[in-house]
Amino acid sequence: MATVEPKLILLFSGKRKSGKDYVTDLIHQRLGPDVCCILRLSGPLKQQYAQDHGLDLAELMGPGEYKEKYRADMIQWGENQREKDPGVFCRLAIKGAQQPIWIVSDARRLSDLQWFWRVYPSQSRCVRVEASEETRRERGWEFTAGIDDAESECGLDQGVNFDWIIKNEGDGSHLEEQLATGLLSIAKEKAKEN
Ligand SMILES: Nc1ncnc2c1ncn2[C@@H]1O[C@H](COP(=O)(O)OP(=O)(O)O)[C@@H](O)[C@H]1O
Ligand SMILES: C[C@@](O)(CCOP(=O)(O)OP(=O)(O)O)CC(=O)O
Repeated sequence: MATVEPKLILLFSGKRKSGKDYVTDLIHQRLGPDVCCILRLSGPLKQQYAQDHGLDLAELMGPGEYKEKYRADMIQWGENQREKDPGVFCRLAIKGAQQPIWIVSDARRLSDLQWFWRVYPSQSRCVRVEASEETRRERGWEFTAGIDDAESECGLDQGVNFDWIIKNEGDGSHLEEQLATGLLSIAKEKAKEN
Protein backbone atom coordinates (compact mmCIF):
# COMPACT_ATOMS: atom_id res chain seq x y z
CA MET A 1 0.00 0.00 0.00
CA ALA A 2 1.39 3.41 -1.01
CA THR A 3 2.41 5.88 1.69
CA VAL A 4 0.00 8.83 1.93
CA GLU A 5 1.54 12.36 2.10
CA PRO A 6 1.21 13.44 5.76
CA LYS A 7 -0.06 16.82 6.97
CA LEU A 8 1.98 16.75 10.21
CA ILE A 9 4.89 14.69 11.51
CA LEU A 10 5.78 14.82 15.21
CA LEU A 11 9.38 13.62 15.60
CA PHE A 12 9.75 12.52 19.23
CA SER A 13 13.05 12.02 21.01
CA GLY A 14 14.06 11.56 24.61
CA LYS A 15 16.36 9.60 26.90
CA ARG A 16 15.65 5.99 27.85
CA LYS A 17 12.64 5.82 30.26
CA SER A 18 11.82 9.50 29.68
CA GLY A 19 8.39 8.34 28.51
CA LYS A 20 8.52 8.53 24.70
CA ASP A 21 6.26 5.50 24.24
CA TYR A 22 3.99 6.51 27.13
CA VAL A 23 3.46 10.05 25.80
CA THR A 24 3.08 9.06 22.15
CA ASP A 25 0.55 6.37 23.13
CA LEU A 26 -1.45 9.05 25.01
CA ILE A 27 -1.44 11.35 21.97
CA HIS A 28 -2.42 8.45 19.73
CA GLN A 29 -5.35 7.66 22.04
CA ARG A 30 -6.40 11.35 22.08
CA LEU A 31 -6.27 11.83 18.32
CA GLY A 32 -7.42 8.36 17.37
CA PRO A 33 -6.12 5.74 14.88
CA ASP A 34 -7.95 7.29 11.92
CA VAL A 35 -6.09 10.59 12.35
CA CYS A 36 -2.65 9.49 13.50
CA CYS A 37 -0.30 6.53 13.57
CA ILE A 38 2.79 5.80 15.65
CA LEU A 39 5.88 5.00 13.57
CA ARG A 40 9.03 3.57 15.18
CA LEU A 41 12.41 3.83 13.47
CA SER A 42 13.52 0.98 15.72
CA GLY A 43 10.77 -1.25 14.28
CA PRO A 44 12.41 -2.09 10.92
CA LEU A 45 15.83 -2.03 12.59
CA LYS A 46 14.84 -4.66 15.15
CA GLN A 47 13.01 -6.69 12.52
CA GLN A 48 16.12 -6.99 10.31
CA TYR A 49 18.45 -7.40 13.29
CA ALA A 50 16.30 -10.22 14.73
CA GLN A 51 16.19 -11.95 11.33
CA ASP A 52 19.95 -11.63 10.80
CA HIS A 53 20.75 -12.88 14.31
CA GLY A 54 17.99 -15.47 14.82
CA LEU A 55 16.44 -13.56 17.73
CA ASP A 56 12.89 -13.23 19.08
CA LEU A 57 11.45 -10.05 17.50
CA ALA A 58 8.55 -9.82 19.95
CA GLU A 59 11.03 -9.82 22.84
CA LEU A 60 13.22 -7.21 21.12
CA MET A 61 10.14 -5.00 20.65
CA GLY A 62 9.20 -5.40 24.33
CA PRO A 63 10.37 -3.27 27.28
CA GLY A 64 12.26 -6.01 29.12
CA GLU A 65 15.81 -7.17 29.69
CA TYR A 66 16.00 -9.09 26.39
CA LYS A 67 16.08 -5.79 24.47
CA GLU A 68 18.66 -4.35 26.84
CA LYS A 69 20.84 -7.46 26.43
CA TYR A 70 21.14 -6.77 22.69
CA ARG A 71 20.85 -2.95 22.72
CA ALA A 72 24.58 -2.19 22.39
CA ASP A 73 25.02 -4.58 19.47
CA MET A 74 21.77 -3.38 17.84
CA ILE A 75 23.03 0.21 18.11
CA GLN A 76 26.31 -0.69 16.41
CA TRP A 77 24.55 -2.78 13.75
CA GLY A 78 22.06 0.04 13.11
CA GLU A 79 24.80 2.64 12.83
CA ASN A 80 26.61 0.45 10.30
CA GLN A 81 23.42 0.32 8.23
CA ARG A 82 22.94 4.11 8.54
CA GLU A 83 26.51 4.74 7.40
CA LYS A 84 25.63 3.04 4.14
CA ASP A 85 22.17 4.65 3.89
CA PRO A 86 21.27 7.35 6.49
CA GLY A 87 17.55 7.27 5.69
CA VAL A 88 17.13 3.51 5.55
CA PHE A 89 15.07 3.13 8.74
CA CYS A 90 13.09 6.31 8.11
CA ARG A 91 11.95 5.06 4.70
CA LEU A 92 11.07 1.62 6.07
CA ALA A 93 9.24 3.04 9.10
CA ILE A 94 6.90 5.26 7.03
CA LYS A 95 6.18 2.59 4.42
CA GLY A 96 2.43 2.27 3.92
CA ALA A 97 1.47 4.96 6.48
CA GLN A 98 -2.06 6.13 5.65
CA GLN A 99 -2.99 8.63 8.36
CA PRO A 100 -2.52 12.42 7.97
CA ILE A 101 -0.57 12.72 11.25
CA TRP A 102 2.56 10.63 11.87
CA ILE A 103 4.04 10.29 15.36
CA VAL A 104 7.64 9.08 15.07
CA SER A 105 8.27 7.96 18.64
CA ASP A 106 12.01 7.32 18.61
CA ALA A 107 14.17 9.78 16.64
CA ARG A 108 17.71 9.50 18.01
CA ARG A 109 20.16 11.06 15.58
CA LEU A 110 20.49 14.26 13.59
CA SER A 111 20.46 12.07 10.47
CA ASP A 112 16.94 10.93 11.44
CA LEU A 113 15.71 14.52 11.77
CA GLN A 114 17.60 15.67 8.65
CA TRP A 115 15.90 13.00 6.56
CA PHE A 116 12.43 14.15 7.60
CA TRP A 117 13.37 17.83 7.30
CA ARG A 118 14.61 17.16 3.76
CA VAL A 119 11.73 14.97 2.60
CA TYR A 120 8.85 16.60 4.58
CA PRO A 121 10.14 20.12 5.43
CA SER A 122 6.76 21.78 6.04
CA GLN A 123 5.21 18.92 8.00
CA SER A 124 8.01 18.01 10.44
CA ARG A 125 8.05 19.21 14.06
CA CYS A 126 10.60 18.13 16.68
CA VAL A 127 9.32 17.14 20.12
CA ARG A 128 11.49 16.35 23.15
CA VAL A 129 10.25 14.31 26.10
CA GLU A 130 12.22 15.17 29.24
CA ALA A 131 12.41 13.48 32.64
CA SER A 132 14.96 13.80 35.46
CA GLU A 133 17.38 10.98 36.08
CA GLU A 134 15.60 10.41 39.40
CA THR A 135 12.28 9.88 37.64
CA ARG A 136 13.92 7.70 34.99
CA ARG A 137 15.54 5.56 37.69
CA GLU A 138 12.14 5.13 39.33
CA ARG A 139 10.97 3.78 35.96
CA GLY A 140 13.80 1.24 35.83
CA TRP A 141 16.65 3.12 34.11
CA GLU A 142 20.26 2.57 35.10
CA PHE A 143 23.17 4.43 33.53
CA THR A 144 24.98 2.09 31.14
CA ALA A 145 28.38 3.17 29.79
CA GLY A 146 28.63 2.83 26.02
CA ILE A 147 24.87 3.38 25.69
CA ASP A 148 23.80 6.37 27.79
CA ASP A 149 26.96 8.29 26.79
CA ALA A 150 26.77 7.36 23.09
CA GLU A 151 25.03 8.81 20.02
CA SER A 152 21.96 6.61 20.43
CA GLU A 153 21.09 8.46 23.64
CA CYS A 154 23.00 11.74 23.18
CA GLY A 155 22.74 12.40 19.43
CA LEU A 156 20.07 15.09 19.87
CA ASP A 157 21.33 16.68 23.09
CA GLN A 158 22.82 19.58 21.14
CA GLY A 159 22.03 21.44 17.95
CA VAL A 160 18.25 20.95 17.80
CA ASN A 161 15.74 23.78 18.26
CA PHE A 162 12.80 21.69 19.53
CA ASP A 163 9.33 22.89 18.55
CA TRP A 164 7.83 21.39 21.71
CA ILE A 165 9.34 20.17 24.98
CA ILE A 166 7.22 17.91 27.20
CA LYS A 167 8.19 17.57 30.88
CA ASN A 168 7.23 14.07 31.97
CA GLU A 169 8.20 13.92 35.62
CA GLY A 170 6.98 11.40 38.19
CA ASP A 171 3.42 10.32 37.46
CA GLY A 172 3.08 13.08 34.85
CA SER A 173 0.52 15.09 36.81
CA HIS A 174 0.83 18.02 34.36
CA LEU A 175 1.13 15.81 31.29
CA GLU A 176 -2.49 16.00 30.10
CA GLU A 177 -2.41 19.80 30.34
CA GLN A 178 0.86 19.95 28.36
CA LEU A 179 -0.52 17.65 25.66
CA ALA A 180 -3.72 19.69 25.27
CA THR A 181 -1.82 22.98 25.10
CA GLY A 182 0.91 21.67 22.81
CA LEU A 183 -1.40 19.98 20.33
CA LEU A 184 -3.65 23.04 20.22
CA SER A 185 -0.66 25.27 19.55
CA ILE A 186 0.52 23.06 16.67
CA ALA A 187 -3.01 22.86 15.24
CA LYS A 188 -3.30 26.67 15.30
CA GLU A 189 0.09 27.05 13.62
CA LYS A 190 -0.83 24.56 10.90
CA ALA A 191 -4.20 26.29 10.36
CA LYS A 192 -2.40 29.61 9.77
CA GLU A 193 -0.18 27.95 7.16
CA ASN A 194 -3.10 26.62 5.12
N1 LIG B 1 3.72 10.05 33.09
C1 LIG B 1 3.85 8.74 33.41
N2 LIG B 1 3.05 8.21 34.37
C2 LIG B 1 3.17 6.91 34.70
N3 LIG B 1 4.06 6.04 34.15
C3 LIG B 1 4.88 6.54 33.18
C4 LIG B 1 4.82 7.90 32.78
N4 LIG B 1 5.76 8.08 31.81
C5 LIG B 1 6.38 6.89 31.63
N5 LIG B 1 5.84 5.96 32.44
C6 LIG B 1 6.26 4.55 32.56
O1 LIG B 1 7.67 4.54 32.61
C7 LIG B 1 8.21 3.45 31.84
C8 LIG B 1 9.10 4.02 30.72
O2 LIG B 1 8.28 4.77 29.83
P1 LIG B 1 8.51 4.61 28.24
O3 LIG B 1 7.46 5.39 27.56
O4 LIG B 1 8.63 3.15 27.90
O5 LIG B 1 9.93 5.30 28.07
P2 LIG B 1 10.87 5.40 26.76
O6 LIG B 1 10.03 4.93 25.61
O7 LIG B 1 11.25 6.85 26.67
O8 LIG B 1 12.06 4.51 27.05
C9 LIG B 1 7.01 2.69 31.30
O9 LIG B 1 6.70 1.61 32.21
C10 LIG B 1 5.88 3.72 31.34
O10 LIG B 1 4.60 3.11 31.49
C1 LIG C 1 19.01 0.01 18.48
C2 LIG C 1 17.93 0.97 18.90
O1 LIG C 1 17.03 1.20 17.84
C3 LIG C 1 17.14 0.33 20.06
C4 LIG C 1 16.00 1.20 20.48
O2 LIG C 1 15.06 0.44 21.16
P1 LIG C 1 13.78 1.22 21.80
O3 LIG C 1 13.24 2.19 20.84
O4 LIG C 1 12.89 0.13 22.31
O5 LIG C 1 14.48 2.01 22.99
P2 LIG C 1 13.78 2.78 24.22
O6 LIG C 1 12.29 2.81 23.97
O7 LIG C 1 14.39 4.16 24.21
O8 LIG C 1 14.16 1.98 25.43
C5 LIG C 1 18.51 2.31 19.33
C6 LIG C 1 19.32 2.97 18.19
O9 LIG C 1 20.36 3.58 18.51
O10 LIG C 1 18.89 2.86 17.02
